[in-house]
Amino acid sequence: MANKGPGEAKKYDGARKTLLAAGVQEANIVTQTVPGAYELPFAVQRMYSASTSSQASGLVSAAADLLGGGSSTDLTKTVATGETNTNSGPLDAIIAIGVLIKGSTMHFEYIADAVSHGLMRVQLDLNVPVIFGVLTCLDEEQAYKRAGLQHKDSKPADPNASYAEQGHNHGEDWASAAVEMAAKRQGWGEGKFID
Ligand SMILES: Nc1c(NC[C@H](O)[C@H](O)[C@H](O)CO)[nH]c(=O)[nH]c1=O
Ligand SMILES: CC(=O)[C@@H](O)COP(=O)(O)O
Repeated sequence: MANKGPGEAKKYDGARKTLLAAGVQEANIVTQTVPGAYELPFAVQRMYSASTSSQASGLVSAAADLLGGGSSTDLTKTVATGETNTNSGPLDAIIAIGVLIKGSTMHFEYIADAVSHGLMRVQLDLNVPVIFGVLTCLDEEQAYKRAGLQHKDSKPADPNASYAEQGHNHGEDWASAAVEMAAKRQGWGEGKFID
């Protein structure tokens, strides 16, 4: 799930590529966009609910299971084709991607606070990992760097700079976190501790 700030497409692509590299089936990745970061907690909550209600109504048969074996859950679900997306079971993890850029009022602070608390609440209430892919940047340049992009006004990264200073696509980190948390959550649900 993503909103549409600077570098969002790049971070989404990075997350998607990492999910695929980790073995997640393309057909099991579902994407929804929202108007702004403020809408993310509600959208995460309703998407998870949709993923469970479709299963309850038995509309669609099972898709490939990310976690294998007898898992009853998939990491993500059918790719949207522009129409209603049906699916086979509860989402295993949701990555909420967004970017907040500080302006000149308190808008940024209120939204950052609401969204971070909202996403935390949703994951604890629903018992599904929600990955915090919301950047809170002081300017667009910071957002570009964290998408692994160079902003038009910034100098090329110094190859000797630290990993953090050089910038990289944080979408990849979020996808890895989603896969790890999905697997761990399944293990914990079965009374197992996985490393
Ligand atoms: N200023 C930013 C916003 N603002 C829009 C809100 O998120 C929201 O969509 C609107 O208030 C309607 O409820 N959104 C971002 O994602 N990033 C910003 O920097
Ligand atoms: C309204 C906005 O999109 C947001 O950037 C807030 O900017 P500002 O604090 O300058 O009103």
